[in-house]
Amino acid sequence: MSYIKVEKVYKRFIRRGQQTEALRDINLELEQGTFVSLIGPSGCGKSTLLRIIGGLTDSSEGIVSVGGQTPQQAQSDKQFGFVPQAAALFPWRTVLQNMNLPFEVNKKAGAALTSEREDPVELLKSVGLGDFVHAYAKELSGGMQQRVGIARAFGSGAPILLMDEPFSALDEITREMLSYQLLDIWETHKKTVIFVTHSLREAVLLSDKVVVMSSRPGRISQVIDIDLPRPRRAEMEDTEEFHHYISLVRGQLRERWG
Ligand SMILES: Nc1ncnc2c1ncn2[C@@H]1O[C@H](COP(=O)(O)OP(=O)(O)OP(=O)(O)O)[C@@H](O)[C@H]1O
Repeated sequence: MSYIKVEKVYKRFIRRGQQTEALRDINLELEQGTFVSLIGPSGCGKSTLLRIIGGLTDSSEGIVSVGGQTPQQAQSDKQFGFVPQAAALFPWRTVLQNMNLPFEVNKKAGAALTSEREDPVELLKSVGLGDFVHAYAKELSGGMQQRVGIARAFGSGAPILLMDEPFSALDEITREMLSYQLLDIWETHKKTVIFVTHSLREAVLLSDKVVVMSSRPGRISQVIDIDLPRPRRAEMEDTEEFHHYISLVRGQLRERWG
């Protein structure tokens, strides 16, 4: 059985008497430990689908199951780590203190601490921040802050990470570097990741599966398996195979633009 299963999901928003159909008949099955990207034109419902899977928004119709639980159950069971567009760090806390924050909050709330807790310093080293463990978050660049957010999510003990355009606010060079650091940390931890992006390159480079969505109402137009070998390295971006997948995803997106 699939780890995450989305069946016949529809989402309609009603605002000021106006209905928006954001998602129509979404069906998706994801295996545990895979990296999956959602790509599609602006407004096609990528974030909405991510939020439904993560139990932050209810669907209007349909069923979502996460390891046999509803998304809300899975959320209260701490199955999800979220990585938003900008890392939510406290600027006056050090990097290490920010890494520890979710555990402090859970402890205060009396929640059971996960036994899977990983060494935050090692995680920071794996994203190239070994020298910044005791720096204040406000002293870091945007890209460095995002790296803390990613390391924190990987260290959270949550088996599923939901990433909503985590690189969108960063410059091209930083994005490129970060995508390799994300690959490295993912290849070590093999968590299930659902990654929303507008970047064909990131989708193909990072993913086992690329879910291509069409514009509103958002539907899944194709799910493309990316059969590129792992671990993936920078040289792979120059290969014919890599370009083949980029063209495949691009072609699918263009077809849907009409
Ligand atoms: N809370 C809400 N209330 C009303 N409409 C909403 C709400 N959230 C999203 N929508 C609408 O649902 C549609 C899908 O939005 P969503 O943010 O999921 O798209 P997206 O593909 O993630 O877009 P982008 O790539 O621009 O971030 C859009 O038309 C959006 O305006």
